[in-house]
Amino acid sequence: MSKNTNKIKKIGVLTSGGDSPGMNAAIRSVVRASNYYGIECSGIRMGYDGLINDMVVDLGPRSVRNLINRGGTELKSARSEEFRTVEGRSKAAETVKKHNIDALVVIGGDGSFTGGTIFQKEQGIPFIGIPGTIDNDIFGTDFTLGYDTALNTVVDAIDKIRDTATSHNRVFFVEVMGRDAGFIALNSGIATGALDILIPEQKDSIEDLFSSFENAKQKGKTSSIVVVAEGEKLGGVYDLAKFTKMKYPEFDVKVTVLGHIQRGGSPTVADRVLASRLGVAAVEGLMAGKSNVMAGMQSSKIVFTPIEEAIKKHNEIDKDLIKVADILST
Ligand SMILES: Nc1ncnc2c1ncn2[C@@H]1O[C@H](COP(=O)(O)OP(=O)(O)O)[C@@H](O)[C@H]1O
Ligand SMILES: O=P(O)(O)OC[C@H]1O[C@](O)(COP(=O)(O)O)[C@@H](O)[C@@H]1O
Ligand SMILES: [Mg+2]
Repeated sequence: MSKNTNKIKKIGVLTSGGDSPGMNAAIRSVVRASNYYGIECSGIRMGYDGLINDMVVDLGPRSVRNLINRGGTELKSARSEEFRTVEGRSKAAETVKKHNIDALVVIGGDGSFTGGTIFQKEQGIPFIGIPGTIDNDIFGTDFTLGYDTALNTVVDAIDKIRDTATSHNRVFFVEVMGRDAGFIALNSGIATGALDILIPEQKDSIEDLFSSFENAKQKGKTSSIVVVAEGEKLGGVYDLAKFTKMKYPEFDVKVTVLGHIQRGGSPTVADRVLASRLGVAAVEGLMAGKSNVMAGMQSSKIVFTPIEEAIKKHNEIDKDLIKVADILST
């Protein structure tokens, strides 16, 4: 049994920034692990806005029943402009003191961690982050909460698009989420047999895209799917579709933007297990006196990464995956 060397009596948990499937499972894990170790737990609703406006609820082990399988976040999430100000954060600190909260678990992305670390430095309130975002763009963990679920949602949708693409000999541009990161695009593209995959991390040119189409024509392909990450630098899906149609008037070109369906749904096994492990790790980390770190999973082991590193560094796109995608699209 882990020791509560840091004498934590009460933990506050909140979800912040873009929601992702698995956040509920992480809340449940933090609450149940706290209870297991004899620590009280409070939920803060609406992210940092809830901390500023005293939206605090007591959470016991039974109050998180029926949560592990649900998408979204029961505590709700927010993007709080007020928390970006010193005044906002000092109001938030008053709430923390009023409820005798000793430490915070922040489930969110890089922005939420930036807020958490500033708060910790200004107000001395320990916190541990749990990476929750579908984009998988946080350093210090192989996977973020929601990424696996989002990938499965995307693959399910593109499989369906393939049916009509094949039936009508169409070219589909499918936009997936990833404001700055191509993890969803690259992996879903491989999993769905895309002709080409465009991601922000790679410098793509329209000529490269056209040469993919030329190759496809030569090889006798009759339909194609091109997966495009939202943050792709070459241009948005509508422009890409327009340029393609100008170059190949004979193509029946269609665009699908998958949008927010990628953010919802019941979390996959991988996300539920990840959330469960990271929730326990965050509670045990706080008990052991850790703060200003993110609990992540690397090679199936729990790893605590300094929050500054988690925010500033980036997981590199695996070049091998790009090669696999290139080889298999021939
Ligand atoms: N520099 C900052 N100072 C204080 N709070 C911040 C800062 N950056 C982000 N935050 C807080 O974290 C919230 C979530 O950040 P955001 O970037 O929207 O999402 P995510 O955590 O998913 O990356 C912001 O709305 C804000 O309240
Ligand atoms: O409509 P919203 O909430 O801005 O969400 C869109 C964003 O969600 C994301 O999938 C994840 O964003 P977060 O960093 O906030 O988790 C981005 O790729 C996308 O731009
Ligand atoms: Mg972010």
